[in-house]
Amino acid sequence: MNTAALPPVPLCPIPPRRRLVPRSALKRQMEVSGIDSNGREFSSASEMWREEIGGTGTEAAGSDQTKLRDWYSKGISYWQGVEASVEGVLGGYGCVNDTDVKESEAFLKMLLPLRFGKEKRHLVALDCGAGIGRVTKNLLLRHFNEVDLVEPVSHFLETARENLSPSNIMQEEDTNKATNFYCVPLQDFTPEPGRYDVIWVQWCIGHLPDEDFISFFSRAKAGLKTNGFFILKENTTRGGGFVLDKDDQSITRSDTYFRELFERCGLYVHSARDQKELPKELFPVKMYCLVTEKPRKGVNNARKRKHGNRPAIIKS
Ligand SMILES: C[S@@+](CC[C@H](N)C(=O)[O-])C[C@H]1O[C@@H](n2cnc3c(N)ncnc32)[C@H](O)[C@@H]1O
Repeated sequence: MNTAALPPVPLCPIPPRRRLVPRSALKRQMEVSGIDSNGREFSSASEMWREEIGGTGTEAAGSDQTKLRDWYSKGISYWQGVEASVEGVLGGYGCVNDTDVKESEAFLKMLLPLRFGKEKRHLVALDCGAGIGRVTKNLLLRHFNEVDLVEPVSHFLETARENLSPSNIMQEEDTNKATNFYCVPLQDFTPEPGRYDVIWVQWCIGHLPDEDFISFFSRAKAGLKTNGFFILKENTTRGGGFVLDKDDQSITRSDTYFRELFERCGLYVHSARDQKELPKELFPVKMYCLVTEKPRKGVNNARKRKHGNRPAIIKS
């Protein structure tokens, strides 16, 4: 992609890790467990977490609180320097907004009737790491009566508040609205019990080390209504390894890494899809629908039979 043609905004973790990781190191990525954006290799995620936060990444007690605070404050400082625009939150790849929204919508439309039936009901969503409210505005408000946003960077959240004010949105239904705006990072946020049908987590969970990832999802489960679910939409690495971005302090995990963490959260993958039509230089993006109860055998089979003409799309 010709980045010279793009506005000179600071880059977010979506594309530039490819740019920052030396080509030779990227080739070796398949052979090692992980790599950082300076090309440094790690034999395991534990080795990387020990260095970054002083613990293994999965035991809260094992982490060095000063290092953990540093980890988070570097991430927040990075985003504080980014323009509050679609181009800014998408790292200069504002061009992926439409396809991102289109694929998310198709996934959501498949899931809503499956989980809640076809009867009309009052739907509430939570947009996590919401940035300027891009996902809320373009997707969630079209399907949910209420959307709450949680975002730690105040200039993003203030822009979201403006973007989502009734005079600035055209909704399917006039009654749909952004209700609460929480200026809190996910590691410190606990959703109101039983409020949400869907908790949407997109392009932000890489800022949470494993221990806080597990603790966030474990707390957030109580925020779901019966049959409620999480959507996690994230970059994934191509090989089995992880990539640590030293610029914004975030980690891109592999599909296997994610699935191990879901298990530790007591969450099940109801279904998953790959985002299509992204520029080739970007990390592959996956959407996971995560549920708190073990999916019953046969439910997914029935769905596969129904969509037998395109079996590659739904992976569970
Ligand atoms: C790539 S942007 C994505 C924004 C939005 N989800 C979207 O798709 O348009 C990453 C977002 O994660 C937020 N973020 C950074 N650290 C976070 C944390 N610890 N908890 C929650 N969000 C965080 C950033 O402020 C930023 O808004």
